[in-house]
Amino acid sequence: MTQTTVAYAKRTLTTTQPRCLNIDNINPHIRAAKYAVRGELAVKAEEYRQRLADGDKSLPFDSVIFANIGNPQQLDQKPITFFRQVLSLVENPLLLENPEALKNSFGYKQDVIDRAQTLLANVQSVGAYSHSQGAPGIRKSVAKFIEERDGFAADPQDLFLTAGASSGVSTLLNVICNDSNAGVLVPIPQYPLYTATLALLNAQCVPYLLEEEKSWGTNVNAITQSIKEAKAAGTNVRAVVVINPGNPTGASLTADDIKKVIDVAAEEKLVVMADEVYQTNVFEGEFVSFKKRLRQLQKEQPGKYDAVELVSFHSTSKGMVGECGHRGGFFELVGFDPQVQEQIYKLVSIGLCPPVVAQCLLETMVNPPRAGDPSFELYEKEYNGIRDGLQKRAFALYDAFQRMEGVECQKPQGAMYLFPTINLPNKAIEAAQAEGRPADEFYCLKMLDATGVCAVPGSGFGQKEGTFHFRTTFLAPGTDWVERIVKFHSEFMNQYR
Ligand SMILES: Cc1ncc(COP(=O)(O)O)c(C=O)c1O
Repeated sequence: MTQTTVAYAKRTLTTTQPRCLNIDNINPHIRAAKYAVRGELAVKAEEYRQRLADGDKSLPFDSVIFANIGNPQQLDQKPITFFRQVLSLVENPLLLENPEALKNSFGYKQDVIDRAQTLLANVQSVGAYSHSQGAPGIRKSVAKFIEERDGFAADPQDLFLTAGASSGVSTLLNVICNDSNAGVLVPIPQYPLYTATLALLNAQCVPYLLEEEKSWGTNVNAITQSIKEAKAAGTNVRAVVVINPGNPTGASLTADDIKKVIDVAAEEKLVVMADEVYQTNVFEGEFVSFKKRLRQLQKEQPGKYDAVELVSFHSTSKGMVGECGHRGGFFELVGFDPQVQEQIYKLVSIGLCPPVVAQCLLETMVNPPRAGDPSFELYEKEYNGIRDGLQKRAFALYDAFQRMEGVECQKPQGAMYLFPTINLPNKAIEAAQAEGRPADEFYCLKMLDATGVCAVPGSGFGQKEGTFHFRTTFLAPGTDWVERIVKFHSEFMNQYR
């Protein structure tokens, strides 16, 4: 069954009269697209959640844990106070007429009030459309953030604010994929936004395998080999996607790894799409942006890297912000032909503008309270609390995986996920085959049915032939759900041994 029919399985037509649209005559590329993180398992998990809410006592668990998607505030994460206080004022500027009440009754600090006033001066009203690239004053703040992060200037004209990183990725893939032979290199395993969007565009996904045995590292030889094979098959390889830190793997690229990818891009004339939405979710080493590395290389070897085209994506959804429901983000273009950039502008202008409240949120993310500001102390406490909590949970989950028979997991490095290998017994693989499912999907369904924990099978992200994985976030609070997985796993192994 496809994901769509599962999601709507309970609904049937009320009349048999033929419709203009039926499942066989809609855009076939929509039917072809797959997006496992919101697929069959997530739909079933939501049904279980509803049954529990309705008082159903027949299930073997008393809560559903949505470990299928990096959605921090659906679980435990509280929004950061400074962000929400500012947003409350831009949404309802009438409150600004009584600053004393805001301060004395609600604990708002003067910097919150000042920020809301500055943002309103920039956007006029959050109910008004903004510039299609995003409000110019907010883009200036983003440019300053990039400059502070990288040590190299950014131009607000090269910044496009977006409704989450997803819409930016879709914009760029729409521009890059000029016909059905156009190919984009995508890491495997990958966040399925890329394969799904390429399917929608009827373009070619050119997979390159990450190296699990080397902590899910990016091997440039795998990229060049994939380019060779794709070219031989007639594909016009136009771009390379790098997710850094990785989803689902959590792996971070070193400055040297990044250089190797940029070298290939320069040699092969590929656009680099750097998905950097997890740039602050890093446990080991430090995040190096593609933009920074590219500028360093351009400085070190004048001329060689001048024509590299780079687009980097960032978001308000991840990190310690976790405001994915607000749909904020941006992308930065580097080295693009101005005429192409004009067309990108036209494309985004067809959608008018990114959500204006999300633009304000983005501004607070890139320009948070600094030491000495009235809101700084609380902001820092909340930010660090979220960061430390995520790290603690990541390692607690990793420790649990170490205890599970036949499960191998790389040490947590970043992002919001663990992606262990599961060495499944042959009997389990045969039972899955009998149901017409990949074995890891079979395993995840059994896990959901037994524990209420919703994970995503590795087949939803792509994986090396013959290997099985699953991905869970480590966002859920407490350890009870982790113990549920451990117990389920042991029973599953005993059943199929
Ligand atoms: C690697 C990666 N890129 C992009 C996105 C999309 O994020 P956004 O909410 O900003 O659209 C996600 C979401 O999980 C992601 O994991």
